[in-house]
Amino acid sequence: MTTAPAPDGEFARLLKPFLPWILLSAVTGIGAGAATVALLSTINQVLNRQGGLSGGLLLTFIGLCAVALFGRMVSDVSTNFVGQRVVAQVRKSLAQKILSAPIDALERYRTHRLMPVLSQDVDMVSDVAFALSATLIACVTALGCLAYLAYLSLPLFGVLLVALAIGATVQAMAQFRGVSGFWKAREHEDQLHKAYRAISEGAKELRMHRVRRQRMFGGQIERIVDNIRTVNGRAINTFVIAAAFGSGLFFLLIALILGWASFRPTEPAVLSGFVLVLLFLKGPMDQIAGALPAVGRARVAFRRIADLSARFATPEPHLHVGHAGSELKFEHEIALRGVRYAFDAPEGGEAFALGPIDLRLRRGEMVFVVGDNGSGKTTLIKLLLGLYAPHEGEVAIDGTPVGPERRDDYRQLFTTVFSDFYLFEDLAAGPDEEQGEASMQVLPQRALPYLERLEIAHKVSLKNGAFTTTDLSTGQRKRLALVHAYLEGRPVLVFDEWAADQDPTFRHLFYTELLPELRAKGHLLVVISHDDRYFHLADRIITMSAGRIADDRPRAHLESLAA
Ligand SMILES: Nc1ncnc2c1ncn2[C@@H]1O[C@H](COP(=O)(O)OP(=O)(O)OP(=O)(O)O)[C@@H](O)[C@H]1O
Repeated sequence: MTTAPAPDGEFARLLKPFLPWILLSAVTGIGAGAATVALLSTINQVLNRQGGLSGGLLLTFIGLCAVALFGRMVSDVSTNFVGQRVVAQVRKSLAQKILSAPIDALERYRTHRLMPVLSQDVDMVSDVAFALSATLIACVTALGCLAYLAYLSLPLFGVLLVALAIGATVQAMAQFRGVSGFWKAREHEDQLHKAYRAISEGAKELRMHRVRRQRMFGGQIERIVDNIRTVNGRAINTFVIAAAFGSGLFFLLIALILGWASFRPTEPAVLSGFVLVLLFLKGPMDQIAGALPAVGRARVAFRRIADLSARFATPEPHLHVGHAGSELKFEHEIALRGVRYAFDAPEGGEAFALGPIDLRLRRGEMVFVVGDNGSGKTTLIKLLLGLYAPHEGEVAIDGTPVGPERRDDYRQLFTTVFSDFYLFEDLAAGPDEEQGEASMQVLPQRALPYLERLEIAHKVSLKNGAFTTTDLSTGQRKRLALVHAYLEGRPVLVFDEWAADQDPTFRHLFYTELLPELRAKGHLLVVISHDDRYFHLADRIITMSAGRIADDRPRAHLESLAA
């Protein structure tokens, strides 16, 4: 079983700003519970007196009813107020943490683990938050009932206490077993999400491969789902059995008390009070017992949230989600000096280490990065982009090292199209961002020439600052990503195998016209490529091998080789 940090501290920190509301909820909840107990006592009085419910008792009854109902309503509303805000805060804080987490930390925490925490676990906490006030009122009512019973008869209350101690021990054991079951089930749910991703993203491959499809369903999904069913079923049954035991104990208790009355003379008011209150008490007790599985699940969910929070507790320094402006300019050169970076070793394998890398890239240069698969091209690019912080050495711009405080500003100099790029539908406005609305209106005209040039103007246009569709072929989607790059107009453009999905004509256009045009405008172009037919067009070719620069050749050298 994976251990996670205790969520209590995190929970207390979240609740602190809502202390007045929590107090209001508690006070009104306690008021409602106390009024309910007082109502019971009034009913017991009425049962044991002549004249029934009349006069002062009637007024008391009405007053207590009003306090019980109003108290409950205020308590529910306050809990809901706090619950919804705490859940909203958890959602915002998680999103903010993910937005500012170091990229390598995010890469280590797999998506199939991230999504269930963000959706399922947060929803679970949200559900329980609303049930809290009802449970609180049930607890107060139960305590009030006990106090009233103690007041009625101490010896009978002693018998009740023994029964309660037995019931509480059984509940505590059930809680322990149940929660560890829920924890185990939750771990299986991560695997289920992974399998769900495989069947949605690998749908085509699975359709084409019967054995894999059967293995995916029978060997994975069925097995995981059955595991979850068994583990969850057992955990819930534990609670159900404990609750049934509790109910049985109640009836046994009533029988004991009635039996007690036949051996020892007991006042009718005491006897009727005990039976009445015990029968009533079963309701709140059942409510508390019924809430325990949900509380158990919420505790597991909250632990997962706290675990995710703790993993991303160290944000990238100086990364402000709300901060937009950047003063950093790129005039001449970006340099990597003695840069080293190493991944954690995969299970049973060797860690990949990059470096030491010494590299200088100049404005107006078109640099191709080539090399075998797994030689470290993408890792090098991520270091160049400031997505990974070097473990050793430094990245410098125009002679000034890029420290953590400037890394995010530095990244704003680049536009990238990764091989596994994500295509946003909306456009982040370009250099004329300050013009706001006005720039949004000219955006379609600005984009049109690029869309036409990239031969997708008949498919897609710009409306309200977003592309009208992204349902395009892979090659067309990459062209759309290039339109983003054009419109952003940043000084450095990085393409990771951009042309790999393009048809030969367009690939030719990319290497022979689009890239040279961008270079002519003064951009620095860094192009990861396996297209050796076009290598001669580069100003420089950097060849990566086993995490090192094996070769760094300028164009003159390449031309002399070709000659
Ligand atoms: N997140 C990661 N965690 C651990 N190892 C990684 C991670 N990303 C990449 N690696 C390892 O680093 C090595 C270099 O990967 P990289 O993606 O830089 O290669 P590449 O030259 O771009 O390959 P390709 O041409 O196939 O795209 C690989 O051996 C890979 O296993």
